Amino acid sequence: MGTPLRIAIAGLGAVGMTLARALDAGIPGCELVAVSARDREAAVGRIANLRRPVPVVAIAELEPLADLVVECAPAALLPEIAAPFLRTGKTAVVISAGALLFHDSLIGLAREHGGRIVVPTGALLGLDAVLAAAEGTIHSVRMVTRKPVRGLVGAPYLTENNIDIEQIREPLRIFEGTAREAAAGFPANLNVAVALSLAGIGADRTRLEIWADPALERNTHSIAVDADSARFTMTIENIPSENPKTGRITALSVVACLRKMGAALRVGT
Ligand SMILES: NC(=O)C1=CN([C@@H]2O[C@H](COP(=O)(O)OP(=O)(O)OC[C@H]3O[C@@H](n4cnc5c(N)ncnc54)[C@H](O)[C@@H]3O)[C@@H](O)[C@H]2O)C=CC1
Ligand SMILES: O=C([O-])CC(=O)C(=O)O
Repeated sequence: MGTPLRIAIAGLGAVGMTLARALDAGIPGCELVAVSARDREAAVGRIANLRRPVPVVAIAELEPLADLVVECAPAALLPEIAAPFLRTGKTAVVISAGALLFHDSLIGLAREHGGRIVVPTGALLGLDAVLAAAEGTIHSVRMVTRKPVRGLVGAPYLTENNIDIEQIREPLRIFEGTAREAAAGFPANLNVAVALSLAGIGADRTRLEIWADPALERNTHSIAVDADSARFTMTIENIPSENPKTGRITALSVVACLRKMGAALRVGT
């Protein structure tokens, strides 16, 4: 084994903390070296139980310490977190994928300096098949997202359009449009639509419906792809993590992504 990849985590919430614990328990080829959090004191307390506690530093101080940063913070912080790593030819693993639509200059920055942006499958599924189909011709990609009310309240689209979902008794379709339109109106929810767009036919051609469903316990995403190589449909029902807007599988997807980076056997596209 060579020198382990030095990993920094930006954002120590539902995803970041699960990842920190997994790295502390051991992911071959990876070593957690630093974290960043809004409330430094609280973060020091949260990581005190790790076998090997690491420094809690400001976002700007992460890059000199690490080879790779995992962004698991509020979407608005994406450029601040990723740019220093990309500018130095390093890797940024991005889970606030929706923010890439508004900051696509980060992709140019990575290209210019030999850096890499990695978007894990996150709360979604099947991006391997979508990527493969995109090597041929994809005719259409449609996604239907259904969420419990608590996973959607506070979304800017609902506030701006005076849509009150807290009292609904039946499932209500609250959005129909493109992934790009959804990313602006549902920034904390629609990372999955943008990840799907990036794998497939882009944010202007990927169609999306969002439903608020008071009877639902799980964030549910159903995807239908029609391509010249295959037609496929897939559905995932995500169990919420400690953050009701974020499925548990999101952090596990990042763990799997880091494990794959150092693996002798890599399965999936
Ligand atoms: N790609 C995907 O499939 C998915 C992506 N996400 C996205 O992942 C991101 C993280 O999700 P969660 O862990 O559930 O969020 P969270 O709200 O639990 O955690 C975010 C953390 O960032 C920290 N933070 C805020 N300001 C900061 C600053 N200035 N410096 C450092 N840290 C700061 C907060 O203290 C908080 O602990 C969100 O943007 C979310 O929308 C969530 C679910 C699925
Ligand atoms: O399903 C989830 O866990 C989260 C989600 O929709 C997103 O962030 O796009």
